[in-house]
Amino acid sequence: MSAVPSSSDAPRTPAVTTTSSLDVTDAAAAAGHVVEQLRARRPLVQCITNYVSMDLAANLLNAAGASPAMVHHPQEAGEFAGLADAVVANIGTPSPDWADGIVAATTVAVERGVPWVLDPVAVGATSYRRDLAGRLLTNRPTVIRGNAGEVLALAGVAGASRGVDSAADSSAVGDQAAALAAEAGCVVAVTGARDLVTDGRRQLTIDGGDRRAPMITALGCSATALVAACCAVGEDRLAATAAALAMITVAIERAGRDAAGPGSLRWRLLDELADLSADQVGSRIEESHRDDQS
Ligand SMILES: Nc1ncnc2c1ncn2[C@@H]1O[C@H](COP(=O)(O)OP(=O)(O)O)[C@@H](O)[C@H]1O
Ligand SMILES: Cc1ncsc1CCOP(=O)(O)O
Ligand SMILES: [Mg+2]
Repeated sequence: MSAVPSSSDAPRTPAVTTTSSLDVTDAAAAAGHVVEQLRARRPLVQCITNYVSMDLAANLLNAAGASPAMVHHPQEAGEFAGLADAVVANIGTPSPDWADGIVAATTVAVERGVPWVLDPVAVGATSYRRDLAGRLLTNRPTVIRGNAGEVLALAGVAGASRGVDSAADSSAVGDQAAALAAEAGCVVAVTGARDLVTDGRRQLTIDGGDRRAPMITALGCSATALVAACCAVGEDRLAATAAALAMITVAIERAGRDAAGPGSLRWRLLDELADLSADQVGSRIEESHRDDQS
C-alpha cells in the first residue's frame, strides 16, 4: 500500500505521460537562471536533517550560493520557518522531538507558501519511518527527493532498499515516481546513476556524474538541501529541482577528473560547485533530454 495518505483534494488517478508536453529548452533556461539567482539572492534554507548529513549539506549549500541553518528543535523550528526561504525535512535520524520540529516547520512553510522538500531516508526500513513520512505527506511537500528504493517504498513497493541505500535502479522507477508525484501533488526526484525528475506529467533526466558518488555518505541528503535552495529561487519547481541535481552531477563529474578516491571527490565537489556556470547546468539538462529521447 502506498504511504501517501488519501485526501479529498489529492488526485487519486495519476495522469502519467512522457516528456512530450515539456519544452526542454525553457526548462534548461529556467535551470540556468536558478543557478544565477542562488548566488544573487542567497536563500536562507532551514535544514532539519540527520546528524550524518549536517556538515556536508551546510558546506554544499554554502558552495552553491545558499545560506544554510540547521534548526530542528520543536521549541524553535516553527518560529524559524517564519524566516526561512525554504525548509528541508529529512527523516534520516528521527526521534519524537525531531518529528515535532519537522511538523512545526513544514506547517509554517505551507502557511507562508514557502517550498519544503522531503527526504524519506530509509522509509521502507521501519514502521516508525513509514508513519512519520505518511504524517509529513499530509503537509503536501513541494518536492520529494529520494533514491529509487525510497521512492518505491513510498509507492508501496517493499524490499527495494538496504538501510539508507537503494537496491533498485533509478532508471527503472519512472512510472512509480510519476504516479507518486501525481498522487502526492508534488515534484518527485529519484537519484541514482541517472537522476529523474517528474511532476507526474512532465519528466526530466540528468545523466553523468561519477560512479563513486554513492561512497560519499549524505550526498543524497545534501542534494535534497540543494533542491530546497533552488526551489526558493525558481518558480518552476520541476526545472528548479533539475537544476539542483544537474549542479551536483556536473560538479562531481569535474571533481572526479582529479580525485583519487571518495575523500578528495568530496572536497573537490565543493570547489567545483562554487565555480559552476549557469550554462553548464542548462546544457546538461538539454543533453540528457536529447539522449533520453534517442
Ligand atoms: N552510480 C552512480 N553514478 C553517478 N552518480 C550517482 C550514482 N549513484 C548516485 N549518484 C549521485 O549521487 C547523488 C546522491 O544520490 P543517491 O546515492 O541516489 O542518494 P542517497 O544518498 O539518498 O541514496 C546524486 O547526485 C546522484 O546523481
Ligand atoms: C548513514 C545514515 N544513517 C542514517 S541517516 C544516514 C545518512 C544517509 O545519507 P544519504 O541518504 O544521503 O546517503
Ligand atoms: Mg538518502
